[in-house]
Amino acid sequence: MDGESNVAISIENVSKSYRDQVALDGLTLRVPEGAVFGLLGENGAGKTTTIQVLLGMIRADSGRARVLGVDPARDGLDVRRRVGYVPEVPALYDWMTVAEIGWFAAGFHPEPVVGAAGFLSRYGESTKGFGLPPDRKIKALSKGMRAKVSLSLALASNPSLLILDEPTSGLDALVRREFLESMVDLAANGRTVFLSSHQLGEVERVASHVALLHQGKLILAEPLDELRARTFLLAVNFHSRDHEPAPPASLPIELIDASDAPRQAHWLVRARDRAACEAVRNLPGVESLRIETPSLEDVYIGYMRGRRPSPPPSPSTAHVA
Ligand SMILES: Nc1ncnc2c1ncn2[C@@H]1O[C@H](COP(=O)(O)OP(=O)(O)OP(=O)(O)O)[C@@H](O)[C@H]1O
Repeated sequence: MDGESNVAISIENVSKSYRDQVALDGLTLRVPEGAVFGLLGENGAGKTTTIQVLLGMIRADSGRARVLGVDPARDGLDVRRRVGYVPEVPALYDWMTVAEIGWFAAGFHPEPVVGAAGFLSRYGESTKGFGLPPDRKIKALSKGMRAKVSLSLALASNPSLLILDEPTSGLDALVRREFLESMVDLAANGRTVFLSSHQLGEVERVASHVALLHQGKLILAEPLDELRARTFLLAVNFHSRDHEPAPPASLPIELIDASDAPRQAHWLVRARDRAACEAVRNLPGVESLRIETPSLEDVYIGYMRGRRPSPPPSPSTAHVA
């Protein structure tokens, strides 16, 4: 360890480019132990690249990372042995059955801490819980069933840190819900879960922390409770169409995003507390004010709207967050 005893993952100023395509641009992030940490961002934001750097699967151009105190650029194998990893597209041996792949993977966990027997019994329990037929070949499984095998393999080593890249993308709604709730249970038992996702509603339900990436840069990273306590959606009605486009700089409110309709504005803002937002009520021309707590999706869209590239992506390439 290097003095970061309560930090499961630390990323310091990490940059990574593929030729002239910047994937990560000076990313700095800390994931506390015991967190369920949701990494959010649009397609191509750099989520998978972050995960690949953390697992030592690719090397950053600059900066450094530590995963459970280990440098993945130097000891990637050690990191991969200690971390449960569920990739976006699980790479599984197609010709093995569900049971066989468990036996195969157990062979990589002979150490007494985990033990092949412990691995196999946990894998068996998990696959049974998911209703996976032990004798069915991987190639005959649906996408969602493969995802469940991959997750069962990751959980079987009883890792203190789970890293999941879009873990629920192939799962139906019920299993997604169960799966994410099991992540909360893991965190309650002191484990750390780091997951990338487009499912904002789900992340909001389970995450203790969220980070927002945009074009390889960090937009925000904080405990979800804090984000909820400091972000407000103000629905402001004005007496006339001719009104202020944003809160004046004199107010202790930071505007994230504004949308306008005749005589009405919606301002997504950061503020110390609700009382700070109340000051908007006294601005000239304001008829009424409603202060709401935005959903994570509102916050995500608010932060992203101003950053959207021009021209916007066509519907065929846009990802539904
Ligand atoms: N092997 C590669 N070669 C070239 N460019 C790459 C490679 N991998 C990623 N990139 C680029 O790096 C950027 C970040 O990609 P990354 O896969 O990390 O994004 P992401 O946030 O995981 O996206 P998604 O949500 O679509 O999975 C993108 O512009 C992508 O095109």
